Amino acid sequence: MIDFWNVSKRYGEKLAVSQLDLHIPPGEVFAFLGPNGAGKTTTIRMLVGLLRPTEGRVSVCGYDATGRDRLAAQCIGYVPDQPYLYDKLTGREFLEFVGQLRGLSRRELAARIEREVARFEIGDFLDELTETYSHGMRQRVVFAAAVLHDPKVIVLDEPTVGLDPRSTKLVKDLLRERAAAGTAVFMSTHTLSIAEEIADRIGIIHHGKLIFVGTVEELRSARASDHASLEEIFLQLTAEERQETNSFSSPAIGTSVGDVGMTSSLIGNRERGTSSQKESDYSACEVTREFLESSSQNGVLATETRPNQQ
Ligand SMILES: Nc1ncnc2c1ncn2[C@@H]1O[C@H](COP(=O)(O)OP(=O)(O)OP(=O)(O)O)[C@@H](O)[C@H]1O
Repeated sequence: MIDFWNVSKRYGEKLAVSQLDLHIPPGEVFAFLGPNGAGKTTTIRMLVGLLRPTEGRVSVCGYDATGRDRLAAQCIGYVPDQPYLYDKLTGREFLEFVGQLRGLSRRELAARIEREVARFEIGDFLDELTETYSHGMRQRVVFAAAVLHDPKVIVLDEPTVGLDPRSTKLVKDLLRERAAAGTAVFMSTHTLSIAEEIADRIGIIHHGKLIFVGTVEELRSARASDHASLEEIFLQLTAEERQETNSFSSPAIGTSVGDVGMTSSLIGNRERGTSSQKESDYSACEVTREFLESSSQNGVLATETRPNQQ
């Protein structure tokens, strides 16, 4: 359902993701773990078609994700790391807008919105302008928008940051429920307890290299650490990799680690911009809008439906 075929991504001389070969079947919850700067967001942005790999191929639901194929984007529900909503719309207007882009009929859309209102308990504030929402309220509406069209793949970048325990539980339940119905879930997280609780498999990326993929039990037995927590093993593993990388002798990481730091040659490597800004400096607004544009029925937001932005 989600396939990375030998995917690498460079930003100038910086190798952010190296030869990633990873396959997620339908119905699996996959948690993508790694320290800061490991390559998680870069991987996710390639998966949702916002970044093009330097090498390799990414496919989603059998469609090419790297060529901004509209059918690939249509089969994805994406929750970026920053929950962006159009400030001058109410939450309901935002959901209606997204539902229209997804091609839902008026009747379907009304029913789906009610379904998500009940699931995410957003009815109390849905008719207020989103500029008045707290982070958690925004996040819940963004979740509702992402699953409105019953996507076959759900991609989430740090989904539970800023959510209260009840909302976190709603999200965990949603992901397990969707997976049981055959949806593939790809989620990056630093919250290892959540990964341990809901993921069928985990992947650990470090310095752009996938250093482990499998179940938490497989990780424990590979490390002969039957009673260690995922957190303990994760910290050990990434600390070992750091030492080995520093001494230039890591067999797990190999010789292709391009961790040479950022240089001014990165200037001009931003794919969809003209400035020397980092790609990751895209505002959440741009990321969300770009994704919605690429997945809309017409490939672009129709002028008449584009909300007024501030
Ligand atoms: N536009 C860019 N230009 C240059 N380097 C970049 C750019 N975007 C990311 N990087 C670098 O690529 C590497 C991977 O970054 P990425 O954002 O994918 O990591 P991450 O695992 O999501 O980190 P975090 O957990 O901190 O969000 C980092 O070394 C980062 O500095």
